[in-house]
Amino acid sequence: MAETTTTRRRIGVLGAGAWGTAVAIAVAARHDVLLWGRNTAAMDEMAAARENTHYLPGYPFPDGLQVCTGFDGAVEHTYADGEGEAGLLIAACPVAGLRPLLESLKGRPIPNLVWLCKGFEYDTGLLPHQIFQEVLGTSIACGALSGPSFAQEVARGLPCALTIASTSASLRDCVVSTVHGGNMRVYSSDDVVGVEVGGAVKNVMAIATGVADGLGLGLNARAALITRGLAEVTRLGTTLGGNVETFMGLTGMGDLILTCTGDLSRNRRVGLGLAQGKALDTIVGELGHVAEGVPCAKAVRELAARLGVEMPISNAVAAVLFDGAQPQAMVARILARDPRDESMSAMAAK
Ligand SMILES: NC(=O)c1ccc[n+]([C@@H]2O[C@H](COP(=O)([O-])OP(=O)(O)OC[C@H]3O[C@@H](n4cnc5c(N)ncnc54)[C@H](O)[C@@H]3O)[C@@H](O)[C@H]2O)c1
Ligand SMILES: O=P(O)(O)OC[C@H](O)CO
Repeated sequence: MAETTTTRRRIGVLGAGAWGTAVAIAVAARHDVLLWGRNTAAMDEMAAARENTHYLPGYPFPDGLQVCTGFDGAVEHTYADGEGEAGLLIAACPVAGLRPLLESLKGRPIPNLVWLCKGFEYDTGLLPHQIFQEVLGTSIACGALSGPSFAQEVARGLPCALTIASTSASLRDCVVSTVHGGNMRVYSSDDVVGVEVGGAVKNVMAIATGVADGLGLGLNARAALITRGLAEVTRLGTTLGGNVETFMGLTGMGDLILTCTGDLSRNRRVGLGLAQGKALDTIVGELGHVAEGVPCAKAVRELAARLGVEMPISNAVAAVLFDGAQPQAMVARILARDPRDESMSAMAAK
């Protein structure tokens, strides 16, 4: 197990949206952090205001956080020098930005890297670790940092527990020894597939729960949706090679509960908007942030069809988002399904 006394490290956060900024604020209490974003004018503004007024207003930057407009500088900041060990690169963009971001890292030394995004790639249906392998291969120590975590609460320093998933023990130790501490707990897992599938599909379930709550279907319906949503996450995740236990943990049930019930969730708010009859474009425009459940619903529908995994709630969300189906009709369709066995073996089976 990793030593959890903090070694001061140099951290480069690549991506300055809500989550990248919150993580940068959280770790800057104990480390030297450079926060890089691709919009130079916005970064200059952030440097002057010492706050991300666009994506995370109201959370002033601590002294350990410096804003950076040079991509090279943020990456090289994490390189080991004569005095210290290698630092940590944090890819903090949405899934759609991960491939281009990693392409920019090609040919450079990368000491340790984690990504924070949750979803399947829209066009390919790939998980983030598969995108990483396609672009940068398998020899770099890397992993997914995931779990129930709203940016605003992390930026406020409220307690939070995350999981670092990696097949590299040294990367897991690096992330635990860097991020764990204070009000942040970091657990370890070597089940990268399980952790990533949990983080991806919960976003689709949060849209479904937002729809149900927006239609006024009640708390019983909400609990049923979350529980049967967990069954869907588990079925897809185990089919893809994840461990069934992972879906009972922070990145499975934990993140599902948070995102389905917390009004800070962008995905839940998409569902609430759909229930009000708003067009998807309008909802996404009003949100001003990424809602990963939207592209993910399409990727999940295609993946589940290809693999023969039964995912009625995900399919209903995709039908509302992309086929013009009415939310009420989808609820009726789910309720009309034949009864099922609820045993664990049935949950983890296709
Ligand atoms: N916000 C949260 O509470 C939270 C918590 C945990 C995980 N996440 C996940 O983190 C990811 C990012 O979410 P967010 O909340 O920061 O989104 P956001 O909408 O607040 O910001 C997205 C940021 O990514 C940047 N970006 C997009 N493509 C990029 C690219 N190719 N290179 C560099 N930057 C790029 C945008 O410019 C923007 O600054 C998502 O996958 C989300 O599911 C978010
Ligand atoms: O706001 P959401 O719906 O993208 O959820 C944010 C985090 O993933 C919650 O863990």
